[in-house]
Amino acid sequence: MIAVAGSGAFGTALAISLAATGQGVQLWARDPAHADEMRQARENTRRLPGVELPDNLQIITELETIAAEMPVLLAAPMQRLRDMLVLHKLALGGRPLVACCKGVELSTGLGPTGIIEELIPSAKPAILTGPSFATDIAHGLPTALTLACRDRDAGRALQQALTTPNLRIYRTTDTVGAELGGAVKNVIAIASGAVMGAGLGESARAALMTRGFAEMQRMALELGARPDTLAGLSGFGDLALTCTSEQSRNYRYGQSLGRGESFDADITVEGAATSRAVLDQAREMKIDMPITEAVVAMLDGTLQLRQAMEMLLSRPLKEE
Ligand SMILES: NC(=O)c1ccc[n+]([C@@H]2O[C@H](COP(=O)([O-])OP(=O)(O)OC[C@H]3O[C@@H](n4cnc5c(N)ncnc54)[C@H](O)[C@@H]3O)[C@@H](O)[C@H]2O)c1
Ligand SMILES: O=P(O)(O)OC[C@H](O)CO
Repeated sequence: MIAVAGSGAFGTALAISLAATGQGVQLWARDPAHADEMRQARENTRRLPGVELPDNLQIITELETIAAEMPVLLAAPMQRLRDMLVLHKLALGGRPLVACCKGVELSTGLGPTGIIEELIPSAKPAILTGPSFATDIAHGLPTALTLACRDRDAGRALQQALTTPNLRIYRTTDTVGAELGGAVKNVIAIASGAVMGAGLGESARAALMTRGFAEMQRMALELGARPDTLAGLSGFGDLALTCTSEQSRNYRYGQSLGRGESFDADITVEGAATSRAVLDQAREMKIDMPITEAVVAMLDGTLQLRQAMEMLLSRPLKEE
């Protein structure tokens, strides 16, 4: 048995994939009306339309009903994770908690496992991250993910528990690297989308992705991450996916910026708040992150894309 808290696209997709192992899966929805809709339609028409919910996937609205010690995957958006944990502290305490969100909290600069540690000190927090579009996972298409948990034994148990017919899970104890990779790749995906939206070409995008990867490495290594984590699924792997696919919401948001078009505010774009959180931290740590800085300036409307490119291209020449 396993439970997923958060019935957005990703939580639902993970629940479907976990159900494919044959075990019982509970998917928690915070909105009872949404839960009823899913129970009746056997589909999450709001967030993941077109995929049937299997019979062994049970929709619940009370986290208290989840059996004690059962792992819970937390699939709320990054900037909402704190609210969810505060509201459901008692139900979530004393069990393995696996964050499935990507980003940095704007108000504190913490990543998902840091928030869990702060609010539920008894937890051994983990994070599941890597290249994965919800619709791909829900349709049974294969991918590989990183499960990061500082507690080696807890990580090993979660690796087993989260492996499904279409999800191959690699494990690491490097939560810092796994979190930073997933956070910064969304910022660079916005920049990549903007470059493509403005018609600046694929060479420009490849250069931006590479220099964005350098920014990711610079910050993560300074924070104690391991280089191999950044070169792996949670860093390079997810950067490659998100910066090159129109399935990505961060990339599509960037495209809109590049085209000077508006974007639906109801769509989850984790890189927007995270770019500000990452830049705040970079400034505090005196780390040079010019692409992140340009993304924030474009989001604030203080810089147009072409000015951002000029700014990046006219920086002092240096060794790679
Ligand atoms: N969609 C993907 O392909 C994908 C893939 C990998 C990782 N992720 C990550 O998963 C996280 C969630 O993204 P998503 O795609 O499922 O988003 P989504 O927009 O599809 O759904 C967000 C869900 O969170 C719920 N929610 C909002 N505030 C909440 C709160 N305070 N408490 C509990 N639930 C709350 C909403 O009701 C909604 O069901 C993000 O951090 C994202 O980066 C998404
Ligand atoms: O749609 P995005 O941009 O939130 O990306 C989804 C996943 O993070 C890709 O791994």
